[in-house]
Amino acid sequence: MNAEERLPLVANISLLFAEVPYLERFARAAAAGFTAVETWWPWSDPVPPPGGVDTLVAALDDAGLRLAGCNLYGGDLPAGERGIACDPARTEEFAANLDAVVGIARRTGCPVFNGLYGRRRPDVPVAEQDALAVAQLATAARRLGEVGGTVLVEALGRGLNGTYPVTNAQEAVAVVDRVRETAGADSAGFLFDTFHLTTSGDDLPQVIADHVGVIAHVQVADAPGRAQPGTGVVDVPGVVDALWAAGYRGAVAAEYSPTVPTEQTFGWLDETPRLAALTPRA
Ligand SMILES: O=C(O)C(=O)CO
Repeated sequence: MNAEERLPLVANISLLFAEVPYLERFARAAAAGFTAVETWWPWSDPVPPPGGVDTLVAALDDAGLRLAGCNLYGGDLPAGERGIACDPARTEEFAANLDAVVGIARRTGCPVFNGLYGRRRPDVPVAEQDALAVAQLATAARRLGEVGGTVLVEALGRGLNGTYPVTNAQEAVAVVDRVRETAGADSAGFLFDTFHLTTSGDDLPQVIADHVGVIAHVQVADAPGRAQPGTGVVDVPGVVDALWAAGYRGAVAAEYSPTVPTEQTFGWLDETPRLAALTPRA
């Protein structure tokens, strides 16, 4: 298969290469043969510490990697938070984070930014939370669109993420539609994640058939367990073929928690010729 017939492969360095400290994962990914990485928001605050973005850019440059995706600040992830877009108490954090994210987009050319919706607050009407999330994601879509970026909406597996309200493809695409309409721009898209969608009971080939036009990024992991493809029930090679056949031409990120050292988890790529091959450095 020619290089032009393959989809670009990306390593998610928040989950892959987690055997080593964060800044060492860039070199590991390059040594394994990746040419691009994506990351969850790398810092604990919405605004990077002084020099933080320089350090990120240097880590990418030193390893010869592109930044292919980045999450917006998601709140306190270890404590279970999953985004702040719908939370009226966090609008200043969202705005400050968005300024930083636009700066990262400018410096790195990163094309997609995952704007996690946020879990429900019990004390604020649902309609108010939804209106706020759509308005803030629309602002993100407009501002990122100006620098060549796209904001992503991700469904997270039902039952695994507390009161996170966007749990399947239909719900995520409905948010994308509202965000696009509000922004007056198409720089918002659906993040198709095989682990999360399977966990929520979605039929992946049907989701592709129904929604390929709004899929702006893909992440693969098996389910259950979120480990490397081949450890669960997801037919990752089949999904990648179906995406290609339906016309998807974006990136596919390996976003899983390896059950063995990361370098030993890439056997599934041999069964997935539609993805760019790894070319380890000598
Ligand atoms: O929190 C998660 O599980 C994610 O996939 C964030 O992008």
